[in-house]
Amino acid sequence: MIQLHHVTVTAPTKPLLHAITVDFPANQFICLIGASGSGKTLLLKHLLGLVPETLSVGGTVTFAEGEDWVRGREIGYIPQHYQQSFVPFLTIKETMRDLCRAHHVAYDKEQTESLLCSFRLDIDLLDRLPHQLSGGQLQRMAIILAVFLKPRLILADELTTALDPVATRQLLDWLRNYQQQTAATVLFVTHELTHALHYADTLYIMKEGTIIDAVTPETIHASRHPYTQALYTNRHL
Ligand SMILES: Nc1ncnc2c1ncn2[C@@H]1O[C@H](COP(=O)(O)OP(=O)(O)OP(=O)(O)O)[C@@H](O)[C@H]1O
Repeated sequence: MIQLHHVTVTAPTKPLLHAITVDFPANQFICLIGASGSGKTLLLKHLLGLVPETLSVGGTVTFAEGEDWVRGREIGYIPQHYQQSFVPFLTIKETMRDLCRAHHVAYDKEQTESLLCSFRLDIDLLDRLPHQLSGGQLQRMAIILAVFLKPRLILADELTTALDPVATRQLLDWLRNYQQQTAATVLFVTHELTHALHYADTLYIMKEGTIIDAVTPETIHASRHPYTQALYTNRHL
């Protein structure tokens, strides 16, 4: 379980995240959904320890009792702009080996190749620079980069904004499958309620810097929160 207690992020002139207290269950596919600017990315960045120094943070985050989870090892991150996962002058394999060195783990060639295979990516791509991959290949490689050290928590930010419906379906199916096989926890940020309803175990609804509701695909229709009701009613628009 990931516990947030009174988490705040504040800009010099205004609060951005307001005293968020929530327990995210472990081993679930969790969707974080909300309007643009509601604080979804900022919440992920706080979990990653990546909130910029110009903002002040408060409250506590406990990943698992008595454990210290580290970004890159226990926490994998697929950023909204997935190109940010790569170093332009390093091949994909060099980036992976650097990550292994940084976290004192051995590079697992077999596991990496099996991940590429599960995405139907050619193994030769590992020896290329990021700009020598197509956008779609690079996006799938960003997912591999986020999971290849077997993190317990995977944070995925707006993974499918640039994808057509078929590619979106394949990618989300892959991530859902991976989550179930590894029993990792996935925190998936999306605007798309239909995706959340199809894939999530639990949905957390964000509005204006806080989590205002928690529902499941089965219970959302009965939510008493007006914002959740409006999201649900307008889901096909
Ligand atoms: N470094 C920053 N300095 C000041 N304000 C920031 C900073 N980063 C984010 N914000 C503000 O915090 C609020 C939440 O931003 P955030 O990026 O988390 O929204 P979001 O829900 O992910 O939106 P979107 O769906 O459009 O990506 C916004 O009002 C944004 O302008």
